[in-house]
Amino acid sequence: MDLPLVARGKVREVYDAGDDRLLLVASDRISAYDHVLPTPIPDKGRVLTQLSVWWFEQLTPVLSAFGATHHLVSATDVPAGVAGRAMLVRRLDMLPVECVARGYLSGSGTVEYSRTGSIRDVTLPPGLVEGSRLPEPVFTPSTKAEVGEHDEAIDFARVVSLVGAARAEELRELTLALYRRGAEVAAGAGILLADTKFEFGLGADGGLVLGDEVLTPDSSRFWPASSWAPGAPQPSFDKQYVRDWLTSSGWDRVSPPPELPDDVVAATRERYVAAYEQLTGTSFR
Ligand SMILES: Nc1ncnc(-c2cnn(Cc3cccc(F)c3)c2)c1Cl
Repeated sequence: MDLPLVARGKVREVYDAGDDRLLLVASDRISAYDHVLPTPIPDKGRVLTQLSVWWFEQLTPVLSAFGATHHLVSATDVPAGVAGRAMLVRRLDMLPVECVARGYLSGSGTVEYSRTGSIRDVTLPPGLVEGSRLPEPVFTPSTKAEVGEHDEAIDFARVVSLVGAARAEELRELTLALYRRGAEVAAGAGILLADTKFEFGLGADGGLVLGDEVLTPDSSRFWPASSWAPGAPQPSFDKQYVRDWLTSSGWDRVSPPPELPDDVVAATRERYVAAYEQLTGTSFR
């Protein structure tokens, strides 16, 4: 890629495409247990990019209802070397808030809930366990962590201090509306959207714009609805083969992770393709 690098994540990069445009490139890298694995998953970058593109289309009515837009300019007008796994997007003034919506209790949410009965300022009913469905989806924002750190949950008052009261309210309502639409579509495909993270920015006209990737298995927890059983960690739709193999391999989760065997790579690729095909109702090619 001969464009200037703007940012590098675990599995993605952002390049400066000029003319107030950025190129978001998704790699075939996969992360598990907070480590980037040495073995790529063929087509993961393409599947997740095409899934984001599809979701931007699906979410446009929800965005319009809020007078908001999304940042996607093109997923075809991209360099040949990253064809199918890059999005040309409008450069935004990104808001410093990770807009997380949760429909189910999981991960860091469960840890905090177990200690306090809530997630920051969001009080939840008693008796919930890992994997419980929440009575209503909740907005549980966080701040963007430094590279290598976890995002830190923040309360709504902190969001207000960061973006102002009106914008904070708009972020909460829009995040929940987008989550509901995503969860509804996913449920129809036999996938539980446990939670997801949106990032928003401001466009040149000051309007709210949905950025980054949307509703992918990297920005969300996708659980197979058929295996849902609250009370223990739920199997990941896409990463469970990798997690189980890593656990069975005896890896200590601290030293550099081992290469994945071919069958785990192939099965994991198939999970990404299945997620795409079940959600969109179209064949991945
Ligand atoms: N439309 C936009 N305008 C301005 N900035 C961004 C932006 C910058 N960074 N990120 C997160 C990220 C996305 C991929 C790879 C990474 F390393 C980091 C998003 C976007 Cl999407």
